[in-house]
Amino acid sequence: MRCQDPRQCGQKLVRRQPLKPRQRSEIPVTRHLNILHLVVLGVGSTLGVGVYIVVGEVALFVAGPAIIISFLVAALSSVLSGLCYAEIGTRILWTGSVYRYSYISVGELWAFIAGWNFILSYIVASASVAKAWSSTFDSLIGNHISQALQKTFFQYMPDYLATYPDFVALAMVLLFTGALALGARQSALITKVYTGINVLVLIFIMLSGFFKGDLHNWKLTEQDYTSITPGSGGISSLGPLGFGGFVPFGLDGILHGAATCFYALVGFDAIVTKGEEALNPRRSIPWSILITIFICFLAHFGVSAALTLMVPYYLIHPESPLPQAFLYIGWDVARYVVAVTTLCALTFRLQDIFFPIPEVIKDMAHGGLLFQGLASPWKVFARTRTPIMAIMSSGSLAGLLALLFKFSDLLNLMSIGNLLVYSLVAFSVLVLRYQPEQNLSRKEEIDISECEASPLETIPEAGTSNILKTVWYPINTFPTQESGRIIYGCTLLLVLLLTILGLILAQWPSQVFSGDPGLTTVAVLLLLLITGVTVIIWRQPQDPTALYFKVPALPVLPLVSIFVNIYLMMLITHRTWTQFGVWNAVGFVIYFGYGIRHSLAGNNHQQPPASTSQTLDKNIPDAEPS
Ligand SMILES: NC(=[NH2+])NCCC[C@H](N)C(=O)O
Repeated sequence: MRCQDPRQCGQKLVRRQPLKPRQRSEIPVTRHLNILHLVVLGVGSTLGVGVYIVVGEVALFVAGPAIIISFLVAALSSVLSGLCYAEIGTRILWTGSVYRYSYISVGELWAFIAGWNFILSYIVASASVAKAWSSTFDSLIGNHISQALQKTFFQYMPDYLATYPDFVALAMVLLFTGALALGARQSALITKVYTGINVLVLIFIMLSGFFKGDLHNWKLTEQDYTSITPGSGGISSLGPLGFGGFVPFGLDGILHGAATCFYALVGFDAIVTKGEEALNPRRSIPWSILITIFICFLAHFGVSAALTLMVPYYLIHPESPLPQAFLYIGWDVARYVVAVTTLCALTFRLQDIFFPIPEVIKDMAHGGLLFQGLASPWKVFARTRTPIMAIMSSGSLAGLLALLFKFSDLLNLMSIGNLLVYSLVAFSVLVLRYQPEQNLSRKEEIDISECEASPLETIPEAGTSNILKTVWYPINTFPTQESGRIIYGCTLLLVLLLTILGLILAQWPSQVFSGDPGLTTVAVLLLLLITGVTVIIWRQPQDPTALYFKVPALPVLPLVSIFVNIYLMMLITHRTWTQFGVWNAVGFVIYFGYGIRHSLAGNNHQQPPASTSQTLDKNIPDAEPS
């Protein structure tokens, strides 16, 4: 299948595919998860490296005590994304992954990008957990491993990589990859125990900060800084002072901090993957997402406040912030308790985080977008149907990243990948709400061999004047193929405009706000254009179909979410952008060289668009219009 002309090629990129929900042989899913179960799952998938390690990195180098405001910004952006996830997740309940939502709602290229970056996000997250595990362990045994490795390898390591190859992190990744290959399964009990322990330890840390913290640590001055002698009292090195006080690195520090803190609040998407098992999904999914984000925000806010109150921010230990903080206040036993709990928490996290990666790789390979070989089990493992190639390839990559990359680069790389995925979810919500009604419920189990071409492919031609008229005065009160197409185009245009605005605000904020004639004019023009295109979208008819949950204030909320995500992405370092660019360039080579030709959506005969029956699944008793 070759692209004969650009138009045909373009159609391939946006073809959509009603995917088969599950293999017929699989056990039917029972609805048994209530809000509490879902919150435990969400909190368990969110708390980890962020709360135990990232707080230290950000407070020390990026934001100082104002890290608590960074967490507030990151939490607000997560709430916006969480609401979008709730709509799309409850709308297409049976799909269980962002790759599938995008495939069904916005088309193949977006689905590929979403799936590819989801894989990146999880691979990098596993590498960062392994690295965090290694440094916590090392600091518990007196930093002997890192010192020895640094001495041997420092001179061979280029500037853009870690200062020494982290063999312990590599070993941890290989260990867990091996366990997964041998058929290890996720356990709900382990998640519950892990979440419970986590919450108890975090409460202890917060209380300690409350009793042993010193408010003066939020008002530090140059005098405090110069009075410290590195080397004394277990102080190995001093971080930067900045301007001192509560916001030592200014607004810039708070916003850059938010982009990294975003890492810590990622994880609520695990709730949506269990959508099909949720009781009363209309209520339970949105509520559990919001409660999860709120609890995790409180945990990070409390822990970072406690940490910066217990220790002056420039004395925080970047690799082992919490145990070292207890050492600093003279609670030696607590130091070991916290260090051991951190190790346990990271071990649980490591075993948990590997599971979704092979699933998505397998899914994409089954759909023809990635190499078929990745989906098939080896003969030895045929009994468990473990996709050994998917596990091994993702495990090896995670191991390599853990071995060589800097920890801060891994954090940023995961954040950037996830911010892109969240933006795609918001994009899907917006586009989907304005499309003519489609049946996306699982009661219509369409076999993949019968998949039709996308409705977008079969849109009848409309004249330019007609389109222009429809843009300003939509005639229908319900969406049509044409209005759906207008929305698609306008949303793409908005994404482009928001990206340029985000770039300008992130790179040259002082010039824009101090009234630099060029940049300020561009920013104002962009704002006007954005408002105009948003009004066009707002004038188009929405799909009136009753849904489990609807994002309020459309089209503004998903657009704000996209903007905040893009803005945070623009704050991430150039090095991370280069790494992210390389990953996505490889992805595009695979997609355009292989996926576009092997995609099952393209290898099936054309059929009329999906039927227009109710979106709500009649099999679900509590399904009500919202
Ligand atoms: N979808 C993901 N990439 N999840 C990784 C979650 C990372 C988690 N918030 C942590 O602090 O450890």
